[in-house]
Amino acid sequence: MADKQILSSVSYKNNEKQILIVTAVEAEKNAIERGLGSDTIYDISSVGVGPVESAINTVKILMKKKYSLVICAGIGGGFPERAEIGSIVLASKIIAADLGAESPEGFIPVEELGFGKSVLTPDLSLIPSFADCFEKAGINVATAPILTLATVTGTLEKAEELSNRIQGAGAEAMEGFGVASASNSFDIPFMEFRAISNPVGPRDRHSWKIKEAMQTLEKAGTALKEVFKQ
Ligand SMILES: O=C(O)c1cccc(C(=O)CC[C@H]2O[C@@H](n3cnc4c(=O)[nH]cnc43)[C@H](O)[C@@H]2O)c1
Repeated sequence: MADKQILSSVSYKNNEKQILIVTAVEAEKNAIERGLGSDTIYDISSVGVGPVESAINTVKILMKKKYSLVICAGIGGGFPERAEIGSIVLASKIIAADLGAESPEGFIPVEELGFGKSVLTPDLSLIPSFADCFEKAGINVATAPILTLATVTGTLEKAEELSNRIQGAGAEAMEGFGVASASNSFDIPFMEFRAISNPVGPRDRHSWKIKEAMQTLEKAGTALKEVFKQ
């Protein structure tokens, strides 16, 4: 189907809201809701921090209502030279970057261990429309792999290891793979976008610009109203 048909098919049916947005925390949910306003085709819920909590709570929501699209959204860390503070990264891949085994030769992803997969592919047909609407809202957008980690990167060595191992990695966060796995288990298309709040690298609380990232999430909320009108 053409993008427009896909877009229209995921927008809503019989005026029932068919698109679920999930964030980790209430502050992210509130920021997006401020942009969305009241007249919206989206349901939005906070599902907790980290891959496990977010997966469990997304499953609980999807058990109650069949959505046509799940969007994982929130703040995230940007890889230097790929995603600056205040921009948005749209996921081209959602990668559980710490799902595997350490070894003297380097990290071994779970696929190579023969125990499953660590890469999920979002609904790529939606990316052009989301990117276009975000850019029209004045947000710089990059489309790149978004990493899911259970631990926030806090050293230059770790940041470089991730960036060297996963070519083109744009951002890291803690919920995307959990939410995508939950959606996938219900055969529901999914995607992830992150408003960049901090550089991925040495832990430096002062480098976190959470307020700016929340402002980007609010702008994104406003832009989301336009995505399915095209
Ligand atoms: O280490 C700290 O002092 C600290 C201060 C504020 C927030 C944190 C978090 O761990 C927030 C995790 C939360 O935000 C997302 N997020 C944002 N940036 C990153 C990142 O660079 N790497 C991983 N997750 C990030 C994440 O999705 C969580 O929901 C720590």
